[in-house]
Amino acid sequence: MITLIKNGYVVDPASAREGKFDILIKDDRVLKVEANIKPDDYKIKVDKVIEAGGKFVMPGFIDLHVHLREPGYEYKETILTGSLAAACGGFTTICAMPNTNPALDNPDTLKYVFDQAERGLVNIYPIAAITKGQEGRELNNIAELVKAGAVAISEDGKSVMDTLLYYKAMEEAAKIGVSVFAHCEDKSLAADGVMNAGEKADELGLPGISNAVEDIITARDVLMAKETGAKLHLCHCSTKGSTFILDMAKQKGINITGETCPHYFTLSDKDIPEDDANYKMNPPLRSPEDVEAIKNALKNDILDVIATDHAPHSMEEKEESMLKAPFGIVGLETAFSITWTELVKTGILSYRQLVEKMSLNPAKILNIDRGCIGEGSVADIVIIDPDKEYTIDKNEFFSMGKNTPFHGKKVYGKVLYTIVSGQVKYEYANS
Ligand SMILES: NC(=O)N[C@@H](CC(=O)O)C(=O)O
Ligand SMILES: [Zn+2]
Ligand SMILES: [Zn+2]
Repeated sequence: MITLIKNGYVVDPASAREGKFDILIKDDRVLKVEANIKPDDYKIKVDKVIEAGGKFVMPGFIDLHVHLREPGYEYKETILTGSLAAACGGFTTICAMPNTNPALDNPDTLKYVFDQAERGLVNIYPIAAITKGQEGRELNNIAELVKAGAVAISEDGKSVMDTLLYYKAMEEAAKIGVSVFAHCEDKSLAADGVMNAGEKADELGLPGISNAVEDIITARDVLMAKETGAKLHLCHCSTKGSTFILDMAKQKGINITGETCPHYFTLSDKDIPEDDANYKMNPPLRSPEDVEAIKNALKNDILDVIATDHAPHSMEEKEESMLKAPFGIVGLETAFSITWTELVKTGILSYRQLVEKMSLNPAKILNIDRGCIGEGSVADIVIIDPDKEYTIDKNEFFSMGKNTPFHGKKVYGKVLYTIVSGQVKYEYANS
Protein backbone atom coordinates (compact mmCIF):
# COMPACT_ATOMS: atom_id res chain seq x y z
CA MET A 1 0.00 0.00 0.00
CA ILE A 2 1.47 3.32 -1.12
CA THR A 3 0.07 6.65 0.03
CA LEU A 4 1.21 10.09 -1.06
CA ILE A 5 0.46 13.18 1.03
CA LYS A 6 0.83 16.17 -1.30
CA ASN A 7 1.64 19.81 -0.63
CA GLY A 8 1.18 19.82 3.14
CA TYR A 9 3.03 22.14 5.50
CA VAL A 10 5.18 19.64 7.38
CA VAL A 11 6.32 20.37 10.93
CA ASP A 12 8.81 17.77 12.11
CA PRO A 13 11.26 18.99 14.75
CA ALA A 14 13.03 15.61 14.92
CA SER A 15 14.35 16.07 11.39
CA ALA A 16 14.44 19.88 11.70
CA ARG A 17 12.02 20.07 8.78
CA GLU A 18 9.42 22.76 8.50
CA GLY A 19 7.85 23.77 5.22
CA LYS A 20 6.02 22.46 2.20
CA PHE A 21 6.89 18.83 1.52
CA ASP A 22 5.31 15.71 0.08
CA ILE A 23 5.37 12.50 2.06
CA LEU A 24 5.44 9.08 0.46
CA ILE A 25 4.33 6.21 2.68
CA LYS A 26 4.90 2.55 1.91
CA ASP A 27 2.97 0.15 4.13
CA ASP A 28 3.71 1.22 7.70
CA ARG A 29 6.78 3.38 7.03
CA VAL A 30 7.70 6.79 5.64
CA LEU A 31 9.60 6.18 2.43
CA LYS A 32 10.40 9.74 1.30
CA VAL A 33 9.96 13.29 2.49
CA GLU A 34 10.72 15.73 -0.31
CA ALA A 35 9.37 18.77 -2.07
CA ASN A 36 7.29 17.69 -5.04
CA ILE A 37 7.68 13.91 -5.09
CA LYS A 38 7.01 12.38 -8.50
CA PRO A 39 6.19 8.71 -7.92
CA ASP A 40 7.10 7.92 -11.52
CA ASP A 41 10.70 8.81 -10.73
CA TYR A 42 10.71 5.93 -8.26
CA LYS A 43 8.67 3.65 -10.55
CA ILE A 44 6.04 3.45 -7.85
CA LYS A 45 2.28 3.19 -8.31
CA VAL A 46 0.47 5.27 -5.70
CA ASP A 47 -2.71 3.73 -4.26
CA LYS A 48 -3.98 6.81 -2.46
CA VAL A 49 -3.23 10.52 -2.75
CA ILE A 50 -4.16 12.87 0.07
CA GLU A 51 -4.18 16.48 -1.09
CA ALA A 52 -2.94 18.53 1.85
CA GLY A 53 -2.45 21.99 0.31
CA GLY A 54 -3.02 24.62 3.00
CA LYS A 55 -3.03 21.94 5.69
CA PHE A 56 -0.52 21.05 8.39
CA VAL A 57 1.14 17.64 8.48
CA MET A 58 2.65 16.62 11.81
CA PRO A 59 3.81 13.50 13.59
CA GLY A 60 0.77 11.87 15.24
CA PHE A 61 0.16 13.13 18.75
CA ILE A 62 1.26 11.02 21.70
CA ASP A 63 -0.73 11.31 24.91
CA LEU A 64 1.19 10.25 27.99
CA HIS A 65 -1.84 10.46 30.25
CA VAL A 66 -5.13 8.73 29.48
CA HIS A 67 -7.63 6.88 31.65
CA LEU A 68 -9.15 4.13 29.53
CA ARG A 69 -11.09 2.64 32.47
CA GLU A 70 -10.74 -0.94 31.32
CA PRO A 71 -10.78 -3.36 33.07
CA GLY A 72 -13.43 -2.58 35.65
CA TYR A 73 -15.12 0.68 34.71
CA GLU A 74 -16.42 -0.11 31.24
CA TYR A 75 -19.51 2.01 31.95
CA LYS A 76 -17.22 5.08 31.84
CA GLU A 77 -15.06 4.15 28.83
CA THR A 78 -13.55 1.12 27.12
CA ILE A 79 -10.22 0.69 25.43
CA LEU A 80 -12.08 0.65 22.10
CA THR A 81 -14.13 3.83 22.66
CA GLY A 82 -11.11 5.58 24.17
CA SER A 83 -9.05 4.69 21.11
CA LEU A 84 -11.77 6.06 18.80
CA ALA A 85 -11.71 9.31 20.74
CA ALA A 86 -7.91 9.35 20.48
CA ALA A 87 -7.92 8.86 16.72
CA CYS A 88 -10.53 11.59 16.34
CA GLY A 89 -8.30 13.91 18.38
CA GLY A 90 -5.22 13.27 16.24
CA PHE A 91 -3.51 10.94 18.71
CA THR A 92 -1.73 7.93 17.25
CA THR A 93 -0.33 6.70 20.56
CA ILE A 94 -1.81 6.87 24.04
CA CYS A 95 -0.68 5.65 27.44
CA ALA A 96 -3.21 3.97 29.71
CA MET A 97 -3.04 4.86 33.39
CA PRO A 98 -3.25 2.00 35.88
CA ASN A 99 -6.15 3.08 38.13
CA THR A 100 -8.48 0.45 36.75
CA ASN A 101 -10.17 -2.39 38.64
CA PRO A 102 -8.17 -4.51 39.08
CA ALA A 103 -5.32 -2.01 38.87
CA LEU A 104 -2.61 -2.57 36.25
CA ASP A 105 -0.36 -4.13 38.87
CA ASN A 106 0.31 -7.58 37.42
CA PRO A 107 1.34 -9.11 34.06
CA ASP A 108 -2.06 -10.76 33.51
CA THR A 109 -3.95 -7.47 33.65
CA LEU A 110 -1.35 -5.86 31.39
CA LYS A 111 -1.89 -8.69 28.96
CA TYR A 112 -5.63 -8.08 29.09
CA VAL A 113 -5.03 -4.45 28.13
CA PHE A 114 -2.76 -5.45 25.26
CA ASP A 115 -5.37 -7.94 24.02
CA GLN A 116 -8.14 -5.33 24.08
CA ALA A 117 -5.80 -2.80 22.48
CA GLU A 118 -5.48 -5.07 19.43
CA ARG A 119 -9.01 -4.02 18.48
CA GLY A 120 -8.26 -0.36 19.12
CA LEU A 121 -7.44 2.20 16.46
CA VAL A 122 -4.21 3.61 17.88
CA ASN A 123 -1.10 2.39 19.69
CA ILE A 124 -1.84 1.80 23.33
CA TYR A 125 0.88 1.48 25.94
CA PRO A 126 0.01 0.62 29.53
CA ILE A 127 1.57 2.29 32.56
CA ALA A 128 1.88 -0.01 35.56
CA ALA A 129 0.86 0.77 39.13
CA ILE A 130 3.60 1.21 41.71
CA THR A 131 1.91 -0.55 44.63
CA LYS A 132 -0.43 -3.54 44.89
CA GLY A 133 -3.96 -2.39 44.10
CA GLN A 134 -2.64 1.18 44.32
CA GLU A 135 -3.12 0.85 48.04
CA GLY A 136 0.23 2.39 48.87
CA ARG A 137 1.42 -0.47 51.08
CA GLU A 138 3.32 -3.05 49.05
CA LEU A 139 5.56 -2.49 46.03
CA ASN A 140 4.79 -4.28 42.81
CA ASN A 141 7.44 -6.25 41.00
CA ILE A 142 8.48 -3.39 38.73
CA ALA A 143 10.97 -5.39 36.66
CA GLU A 144 8.33 -7.99 35.91
CA LEU A 145 5.79 -5.32 34.91
CA VAL A 146 8.26 -3.61 32.60
CA LYS A 147 9.08 -6.97 31.06
CA ALA A 148 5.34 -7.48 30.52
CA GLY A 149 5.20 -4.24 28.51
CA ALA A 150 4.65 -1.36 30.92
CA VAL A 151 6.25 1.80 29.51
CA ALA A 152 6.32 3.68 32.82
CA ILE A 153 5.19 3.29 36.39
CA SER A 154 2.72 5.54 38.17
CA GLU A 155 0.28 5.63 41.05
CA ASP A 156 -1.84 8.18 39.18
CA GLY A 157 -5.05 9.07 40.93
CA LYS A 158 -2.98 9.57 44.05
CA SER A 159 0.57 9.90 45.35
CA VAL A 160 2.46 7.15 47.11
CA MET A 161 2.29 8.88 50.50
CA ASP A 162 4.77 6.50 52.18
CA THR A 163 8.03 8.26 51.34
CA LEU A 164 10.26 5.26 52.06
CA LEU A 165 8.18 2.98 49.86
CA TYR A 166 8.26 5.51 47.02
CA TYR A 167 12.00 5.95 47.46
CA LYS A 168 12.45 2.21 47.00
CA ALA A 169 10.25 2.30 43.90
CA MET A 170 12.39 5.10 42.47
CA GLU A 171 15.60 3.20 43.20
CA GLU A 172 14.20 0.21 41.35
CA ALA A 173 12.93 2.38 38.47
CA ALA A 174 16.38 3.99 38.18
CA LYS A 175 18.01 0.56 38.04
CA ILE A 176 15.68 -0.59 35.25
CA GLY A 177 15.66 2.78 33.46
CA VAL A 178 11.88 3.17 33.45
CA SER A 179 10.19 6.56 34.04
CA VAL A 180 8.15 7.37 37.12
CA PHE A 181 5.01 9.41 36.33
CA ALA A 182 4.14 11.36 39.44
CA HIS A 183 0.69 12.53 40.51
CA CYS A 184 1.69 15.10 43.12
CA GLU A 185 -0.90 15.52 45.85
CA ASP A 186 -0.51 15.52 49.60
CA LYS A 187 -3.71 13.71 50.43
CA SER A 188 -3.72 14.66 54.10
CA LEU A 189 -3.45 18.34 53.23
CA ALA A 190 -5.98 18.07 50.39
CA ALA A 191 -8.42 16.61 52.93
CA ASP A 192 -11.92 16.76 51.45
CA GLY A 193 -11.24 19.65 49.09
CA VAL A 194 -13.05 19.60 45.76
CA MET A 195 -11.79 22.77 44.03
CA ASN A 196 -9.02 25.34 44.26
CA ALA A 197 -8.85 27.05 47.65
CA GLY A 198 -9.67 30.74 47.36
CA GLU A 199 -12.42 33.29 46.88
CA LYS A 200 -14.37 31.22 44.38
CA ALA A 201 -14.47 28.19 46.66
CA ASP A 202 -15.61 30.45 49.51
CA GLU A 203 -18.27 31.95 47.29
CA LEU A 204 -19.58 28.51 46.32
CA GLY A 205 -19.23 27.30 49.90
CA LEU A 206 -17.00 24.40 48.82
CA PRO A 207 -13.89 23.02 50.57
CA GLY A 208 -10.63 24.04 48.89
CA ILE A 209 -7.38 22.42 47.73
CA SER A 210 -4.42 24.77 48.18
CA ASN A 211 -1.39 25.01 45.89
CA ALA A 212 0.77 23.55 48.64
CA VAL A 213 -1.07 20.24 48.23
CA GLU A 214 0.65 19.89 44.87
CA ASP A 215 3.88 21.76 45.54
CA ILE A 216 4.88 19.85 48.68
CA ILE A 217 4.81 16.48 46.94
CA THR A 218 6.38 17.92 43.79
CA ALA A 219 9.34 19.09 45.88
CA ARG A 220 9.52 15.76 47.72
CA ASP A 221 9.48 13.74 44.51
CA VAL A 222 12.11 15.94 42.87
CA LEU A 223 14.42 15.51 45.85
CA MET A 224 13.98 11.75 45.71
CA ALA A 225 14.61 11.69 41.95
CA LYS A 226 17.84 13.56 42.61
CA GLU A 227 19.05 11.03 45.17
CA THR A 228 17.88 7.89 43.40
CA GLY A 229 18.63 8.99 39.83
CA ALA A 230 15.14 7.97 38.74
CA LYS A 231 13.67 9.58 35.63
CA LEU A 232 10.78 11.63 36.99
CA HIS A 233 7.85 12.92 34.95
CA LEU A 234 5.50 15.33 36.71
CA CYS A 235 1.91 14.70 35.65
CA HIS A 236 -0.68 17.45 35.26
CA CYS A 237 1.24 20.44 36.70
CA SER A 238 -1.26 23.13 37.64
CA THR A 239 0.53 25.56 39.96
CA LYS A 240 3.05 28.36 39.63
CA GLY A 241 5.04 26.67 42.38
CA SER A 242 5.35 23.35 40.55
CA THR A 243 6.70 25.09 37.44
CA PHE A 244 9.18 26.92 39.65
CA ILE A 245 10.35 23.67 41.25
CA LEU A 246 10.54 21.99 37.83
CA ASP A 247 12.64 24.84 36.45
CA MET A 248 14.99 24.71 39.41
CA ALA A 249 15.32 20.93 39.19
CA LYS A 250 16.22 21.15 35.52
CA GLN A 251 18.83 23.78 36.25
CA LYS A 252 20.33 21.44 38.84
CA GLY A 253 20.62 18.74 36.20
CA ILE A 254 17.97 16.45 37.67
CA ASN A 255 16.47 13.98 35.21
CA ILE A 256 12.98 15.44 35.09
CA THR A 257 10.19 16.40 32.68
CA GLY A 258 6.88 18.14 33.26
CA GLU A 259 3.43 17.91 31.77
CA THR A 260 0.35 20.07 31.88
CA CYS A 261 -3.11 19.73 30.31
CA PRO A 262 -5.20 22.11 28.16
CA HIS A 263 -7.58 23.00 30.99
CA TYR A 264 -4.74 24.35 33.14
CA PHE A 265 -3.71 26.94 30.54
CA THR A 266 -7.25 27.78 29.46
CA LEU A 267 -9.44 28.01 32.55
CA SER A 268 -9.04 29.33 36.08
CA ASP A 269 -11.26 28.78 39.11
CA LYS A 270 -12.88 32.14 38.23
CA ASP A 271 -14.37 30.46 35.14
CA ILE A 272 -16.34 27.98 37.21
CA PRO A 273 -19.86 29.32 36.65
CA GLU A 274 -21.64 27.49 39.44
CA ASP A 275 -21.55 24.18 41.27
CA ASP A 276 -20.89 22.16 38.08
CA ALA A 277 -18.86 18.93 38.27
CA ASN A 278 -17.71 19.35 34.66
CA TYR A 279 -15.24 21.80 36.21
CA LYS A 280 -14.07 19.32 38.83
CA MET A 281 -10.75 17.62 38.26
CA ASN A 282 -7.62 16.82 40.20
CA PRO A 283 -5.54 18.93 40.47
CA PRO A 284 -8.22 21.61 40.33
CA LEU A 285 -8.48 24.67 38.09
CA ARG A 286 -6.22 27.21 39.82
CA SER A 287 -6.02 31.00 39.99
CA PRO A 288 -5.48 33.26 36.95
CA GLU A 289 -1.92 33.80 38.22
CA ASP A 290 -1.26 30.06 38.05
CA VAL A 291 -2.74 29.91 34.53
CA GLU A 292 -0.27 32.62 33.45
CA ALA A 293 2.61 30.72 35.05
CA ILE A 294 1.64 27.52 33.22
CA LYS A 295 1.54 29.38 29.90
CA ASN A 296 4.93 30.93 30.56
CA ALA A 297 6.42 27.59 31.51
CA LEU A 298 5.14 26.11 28.24
CA LYS A 299 6.51 29.02 26.24
CA ASN A 300 9.90 28.77 27.93
CA ASP A 301 10.05 24.99 27.54
CA ILE A 302 10.07 24.39 31.27
CA LEU A 303 6.96 22.29 30.72
CA ASP A 304 7.81 19.67 28.10
CA VAL A 305 4.52 17.94 27.46
CA ILE A 306 0.85 18.68 26.86
CA ALA A 307 -1.17 15.61 27.83
CA THR A 308 -4.91 15.28 28.25
CA ASP A 309 -5.45 13.43 31.55
CA HIS A 310 -8.54 12.15 29.70
CA ALA A 311 -10.69 11.04 32.65
CA PRO A 312 -14.15 9.92 31.50
CA HIS A 313 -16.98 9.44 33.97
CA SER A 314 -20.65 8.63 33.42
CA MET A 315 -23.34 11.31 33.06
CA GLU A 316 -24.96 10.17 36.30
CA GLU A 317 -21.70 10.54 38.20
CA LYS A 318 -21.01 14.00 36.82
CA GLU A 319 -24.57 15.24 37.31
CA GLU A 320 -23.85 15.10 41.03
CA SER A 321 -22.72 18.23 42.86
CA MET A 322 -19.06 19.22 43.05
CA LEU A 323 -18.99 17.72 46.53
CA LYS A 324 -20.07 14.28 45.42
CA ALA A 325 -18.98 13.82 41.80
CA PRO A 326 -15.67 12.11 40.98
CA PHE A 327 -12.67 14.20 39.82
CA GLY A 328 -11.82 14.28 36.13
CA ILE A 329 -12.73 15.58 32.66
CA VAL A 330 -12.32 14.16 29.16
CA GLY A 331 -9.76 15.65 26.81
CA LEU A 332 -8.77 13.47 23.85
CA GLU A 333 -11.14 15.11 21.40
CA THR A 334 -10.54 18.71 22.44
CA ALA A 335 -6.82 18.90 23.33
CA PHE A 336 -5.44 19.77 19.92
CA SER A 337 -7.95 22.47 18.96
CA ILE A 338 -7.77 24.09 22.38
CA THR A 339 -3.98 24.13 22.27
CA TRP A 340 -4.02 25.48 18.72
CA THR A 341 -6.53 28.19 19.62
CA GLU A 342 -5.14 29.22 23.00
CA LEU A 343 -1.39 28.82 22.48
CA VAL A 344 -0.47 28.68 18.80
CA LYS A 345 -2.92 31.21 17.32
CA THR A 346 -1.97 33.60 20.11
CA GLY A 347 1.76 33.23 19.39
CA ILE A 348 2.64 31.70 22.76
CA LEU A 349 3.89 28.48 21.14
CA SER A 350 5.48 28.03 17.74
CA TYR A 351 4.39 25.18 15.44
CA ARG A 352 7.59 23.40 16.36
CA GLN A 353 6.90 23.70 20.08
CA LEU A 354 3.39 22.35 19.65
CA VAL A 355 4.75 19.24 17.93
CA GLU A 356 7.49 18.87 20.52
CA LYS A 357 5.03 19.00 23.40
CA MET A 358 2.32 16.84 21.84
CA SER A 359 4.48 14.29 20.04
CA LEU A 360 8.28 14.39 20.06
CA ASN A 361 8.90 14.93 23.77
CA PRO A 362 6.36 12.28 24.82
CA ALA A 363 8.09 9.82 22.43
CA LYS A 364 11.45 10.65 24.02
CA ILE A 365 10.07 10.16 27.52
CA LEU A 366 8.66 6.76 26.56
CA ASN A 367 11.84 5.97 24.68
CA ILE A 368 9.87 4.85 21.64
CA ASP A 369 10.74 5.30 18.01
CA ARG A 370 7.85 7.63 17.15
CA GLY A 371 7.09 11.34 17.16
CA CYS A 372 8.89 12.02 13.88
CA ILE A 373 8.29 11.89 10.14
CA GLY A 374 11.80 10.97 9.02
CA GLU A 375 12.49 8.62 6.15
CA GLY A 376 12.24 5.10 7.51
CA SER A 377 10.21 6.05 10.56
CA VAL A 378 6.81 4.58 11.41
CA ALA A 379 4.11 6.48 9.51
CA ASP A 380 2.11 7.89 12.43
CA ILE A 381 0.85 11.18 11.03
CA VAL A 382 -1.86 13.74 11.64
CA ILE A 383 -3.18 16.20 9.05
CA ILE A 384 -4.80 19.37 10.28
CA ASP A 385 -6.90 22.17 8.87
CA PRO A 386 -5.50 25.16 10.77
CA ASP A 387 -8.29 27.60 9.93
CA LYS A 388 -11.41 25.55 10.38
CA GLU A 389 -13.54 27.10 13.07
CA TYR A 390 -16.02 24.98 14.98
CA THR A 391 -17.88 24.73 18.24
CA ILE A 392 -17.03 21.90 20.62
CA ASP A 393 -20.06 19.67 21.05
CA LYS A 394 -19.81 16.94 23.68
CA ASN A 395 -22.67 15.05 22.01
CA GLU A 396 -20.39 14.42 19.04
CA PHE A 397 -17.62 12.81 21.11
CA PHE A 398 -16.64 9.23 20.36
CA SER A 399 -15.67 8.96 24.00
CA MET A 400 -18.34 7.62 26.32
CA GLY A 401 -17.39 10.45 28.66
CA LYS A 402 -19.19 13.74 27.99
CA ASN A 403 -17.71 15.43 31.05
CA THR A 404 -16.04 18.53 29.65
CA PRO A 405 -16.03 22.20 30.64
CA PHE A 406 -15.42 23.06 26.97
CA HIS A 407 -18.87 22.21 25.58
CA GLY A 408 -19.94 25.17 23.42
CA LYS A 409 -16.45 26.67 23.17
CA LYS A 410 -15.50 28.08 19.76
CA VAL A 411 -12.14 26.81 18.58
CA TYR A 412 -9.90 26.69 15.52
CA GLY A 413 -7.99 23.77 14.05
CA LYS A 414 -9.56 20.50 13.01
CA VAL A 415 -8.01 17.08 12.72
CA LEU A 416 -8.73 15.90 9.18
CA TYR A 417 -6.77 12.63 9.08
CA THR A 418 -5.15 10.41 11.68
CA ILE A 419 -2.80 7.89 10.14
CA VAL A 420 -1.42 5.05 12.27
CA SER A 421 1.34 2.87 10.85
CA GLY A 422 0.47 4.08 7.36
CA GLN A 423 -3.27 3.38 7.66
CA VAL A 424 -5.94 6.08 7.78
CA LYS A 425 -7.73 5.39 11.08
CA TYR A 426 -9.76 8.57 11.18
CA GLU A 427 -10.94 10.88 8.43
CA TYR A 428 -13.07 13.95 9.10
CA ALA A 429 -16.29 13.45 7.20
CA ASN A 430 -16.39 16.90 5.59
CA SER A 431 -12.74 17.10 4.58
N1 LIG B 1 -7.47 13.81 37.02
C1 LIG B 1 -8.59 13.47 37.59
O1 LIG B 1 -9.32 14.34 38.06
N2 LIG B 1 -8.99 12.18 37.70
C2 LIG B 1 -8.28 11.02 37.30
C3 LIG B 1 -7.19 10.66 38.25
C4 LIG B 1 -5.94 11.50 38.15
O2 LIG B 1 -5.47 11.83 37.06
O3 LIG B 1 -5.36 11.84 39.17
C5 LIG B 1 -9.27 9.86 37.15
O4 LIG B 1 -8.84 8.71 37.06
O5 LIG B 1 -10.47 10.13 37.05
ZN1 LIG C 1 -3.38 12.34 38.60
ZN1 LIG D 1 -4.75 11.04 35.49
